[in-house]
Amino acid sequence: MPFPFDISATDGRARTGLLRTPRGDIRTPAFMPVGTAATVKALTVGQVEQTGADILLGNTYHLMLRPGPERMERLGGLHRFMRWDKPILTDSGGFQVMSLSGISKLTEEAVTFSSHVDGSKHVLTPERSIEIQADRLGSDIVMQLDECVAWPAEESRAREGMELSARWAKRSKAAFGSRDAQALFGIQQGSTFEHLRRESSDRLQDIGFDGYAIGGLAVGEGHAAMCEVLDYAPEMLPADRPRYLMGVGKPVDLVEAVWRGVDMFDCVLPTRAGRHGQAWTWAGPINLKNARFAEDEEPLDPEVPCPASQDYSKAYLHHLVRTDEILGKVLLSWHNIAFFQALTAAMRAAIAEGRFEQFRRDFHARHVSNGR
Ligand SMILES: O=c1nc[nH]c2cc3[nH]c(NCCN4CCCCC4)nc3cc12
Repeated sequence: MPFPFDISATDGRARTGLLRTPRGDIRTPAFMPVGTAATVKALTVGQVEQTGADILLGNTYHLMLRPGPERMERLGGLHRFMRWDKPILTDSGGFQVMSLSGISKLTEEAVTFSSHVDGSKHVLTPERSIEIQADRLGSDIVMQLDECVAWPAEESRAREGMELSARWAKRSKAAFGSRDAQALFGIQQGSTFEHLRRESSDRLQDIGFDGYAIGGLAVGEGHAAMCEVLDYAPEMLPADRPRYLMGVGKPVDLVEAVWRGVDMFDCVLPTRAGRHGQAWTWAGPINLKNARFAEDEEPLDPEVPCPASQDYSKAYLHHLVRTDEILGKVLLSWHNIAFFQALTAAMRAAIAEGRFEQFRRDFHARHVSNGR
């Protein structure tokens, strides 16, 4: 039985709902903070929970290298290890192998690679990735192993990657078997070719998954090209199951993707950019390193319920960023995650009240064009 996904309202192509899992409900549209190596960088799980996040993302690639799958299982699994008892979605590792480990080889059977940490050899097959995610880490939502083709791709290369991913989808489903307390998502591929994405979607649906991810995007194609794919890709996937856009993105990416029917997101940007002084606010992105904030005693964004925006001035945050203080990284990571949660909460409310079109217009006027 797949996790119940109750869509409570739609507004155009946008949906808002509840994905119900044994470890808790996920309000959609949902943003998943990235907890790469069993931590959302610079934040405690208590702080992450305070932002309103219902679910975190963990990376199989990083966790299989350190602390390792079997050690993680001996320590009670990822939830117990990091003291996060709400849902966790894990990526399957293939994308990180291609983007992080220098040496890797992709065959029909597996992806083999050398660790970027110590050069040790590792093998990931669809079956091993499922075993690590579902049985060693104990994740609630498991991703199939796939191949994310680099952009731009020749159509023949995009087809090869899409077809390999479809064959690996079948092997992932067979390895996952039928489980009540965990879900398995398939990943749509096909780069920027509509007919390949259609074929990918049809093959995934023939196999049957609890949810469907849109892969192969946020790989350098840019916002406009991504939106062109999202003009058709989400609706090729079943309307009654969650649609998850992997690796996305900036606030404007989330708004435009929700507008086109996407329900779930993950991205390292809020925490990574936060560590480098960038803060997102309702009035647009700003970088606190900028000298103009040196004596600015205004709060960062009074509408965002977090210490950085409620208790401190921009001048203080500017100082912390300029001196590269740890507290600056903590406060801005906290603020950005809180902003992304406030953004998805505002979108859920706008869809529920049938005013998402107005929300989208206001957002562009206030957040995008302003871009101070
Ligand atoms: O096709 C995918 N299959 C499995 N996992 C993925 C993860 C992805 N992450 C991204 N993009 C991440 C972009 N991000 C933006 C902020 C800076 C770091 C990189 N595309 C993805 C596609 C996939």
